[in-house]
Amino acid sequence: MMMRVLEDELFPSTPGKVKIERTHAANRQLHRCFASTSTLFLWALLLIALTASYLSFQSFVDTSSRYFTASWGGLHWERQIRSSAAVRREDGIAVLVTGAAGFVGTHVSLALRRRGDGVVGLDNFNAYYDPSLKKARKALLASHGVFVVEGDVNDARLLAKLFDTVPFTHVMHLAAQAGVRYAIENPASYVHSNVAGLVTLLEACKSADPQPSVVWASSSSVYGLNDKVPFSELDGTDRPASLYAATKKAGEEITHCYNHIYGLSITGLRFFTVYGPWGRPDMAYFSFTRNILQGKPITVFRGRDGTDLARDFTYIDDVVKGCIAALDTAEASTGSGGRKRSPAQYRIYNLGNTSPVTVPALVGILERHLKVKAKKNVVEMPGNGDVPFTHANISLARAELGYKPTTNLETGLKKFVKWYLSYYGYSRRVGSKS
Ligand SMILES: O=C(O)[C@H]1O[C@H](OP(=O)(O)OP(=O)(O)OC[C@H]2O[C@@H](n3ccc(=O)[nH]c3=O)[C@H](O)[C@@H]2O)[C@H](O)[C@@H](O)[C@@H]1O
Repeated sequence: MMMRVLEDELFPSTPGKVKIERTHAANRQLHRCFASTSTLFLWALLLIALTASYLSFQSFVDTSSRYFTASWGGLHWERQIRSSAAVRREDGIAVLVTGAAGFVGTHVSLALRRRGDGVVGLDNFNAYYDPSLKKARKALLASHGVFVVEGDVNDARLLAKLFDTVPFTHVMHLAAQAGVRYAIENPASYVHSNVAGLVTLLEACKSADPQPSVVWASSSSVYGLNDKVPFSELDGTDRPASLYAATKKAGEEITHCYNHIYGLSITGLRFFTVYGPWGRPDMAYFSFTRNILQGKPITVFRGRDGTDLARDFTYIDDVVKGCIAALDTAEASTGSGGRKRSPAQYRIYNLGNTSPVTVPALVGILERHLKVKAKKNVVEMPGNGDVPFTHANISLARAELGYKPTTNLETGLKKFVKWYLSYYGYSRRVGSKS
């Protein structure tokens, strides 16, 4: 019905006029139709042009915002890297320290810098524990002229850029997902940092020209369920008790493979429960201190048979000396262009204190230094990766690195407590915040 009305309007039914009028009408219609098609075409063109310019503007905004917000890259950044890597003593070394805003990384970076070596830090500042502590360590390093790049060891482009910018002689690889028990909660983070991140770093090292010598942090936890003490580097390490330990053990095998194929000089250091000022809040001595001061209870684990757990607690300054001795005695890597010219050095050392202390004894020392009694909940060790004891045989490190720990737990914890009280703003009268 509607169509009919429309047709009548367009084609009047008056006889005689019909043909001419129909022709005129058809022409007008054609013209109108043509006009509307070209208008449409123009509109479409305009739309396409607008979309294209919008898209290119967006990509310009994206690129430039990436340029302005990227945490690395640019001339100023490169200048900072080069200045931080500058060696200020004869025969000094230029070291890339991964995990530089971490506990051991900060101390090693400072020690290297103090003696005039070049140091560039790399750290992803993840939130495994309070990132503000990592930022404070970064600020401390900056005040000593050490620049810490914010980035991840899984970022191959960043690593390539760093090696392009500075011919590092050494890499001190300390970036890792630490902590034994957290692997139950977040297993993927261990694979990401300790396996994938390690491989990405080694790929960058093997491709670098010159290849750096690599010193890296393994762990006492690789001894796992071994019960022959003290733990020696010659003992088997194929019974890890946690995924953390398994990823560190995997790291020892992975580094061996890069040593064998590409000629990378490798030194693995098995750290034994390292503690001290600027330490890690997830570790027992640190969290116990926090809880004791806040009047909160602490949980003390005990072995299944009622025995106390024990650790070969090792003071940070001793470990730093071991790390630096490992760097100083590391031979050069022997590869280039993806091939080795000759066999390269491969070493593994225990860096422990070689005098284990039980966890209740650790609590006793803290109580004395803090002058506060702890509220203790003693519970059976949960089956989540812990081992009952650790004890290092350090004769190999002593013979080859001149490693000789000198700080016992009593003295080391005193220094830790002093730092803790001052860092967290406690007044001299322990227990009250200033
Ligand atoms: O030496 C090592 O290889 C490892 O040392 C520490 O691991 P761990 O020795 O377990 O250190 P803590 O987490 O500080 O625990 C020390 C002791 O306190 C005990 N503990 C821990 C936490 C707690 O709430 N209660 C408690 O009794 C643990 O069972 C353990 O016997 C580090 O956390 C690891 O990153 C490192 O690799």
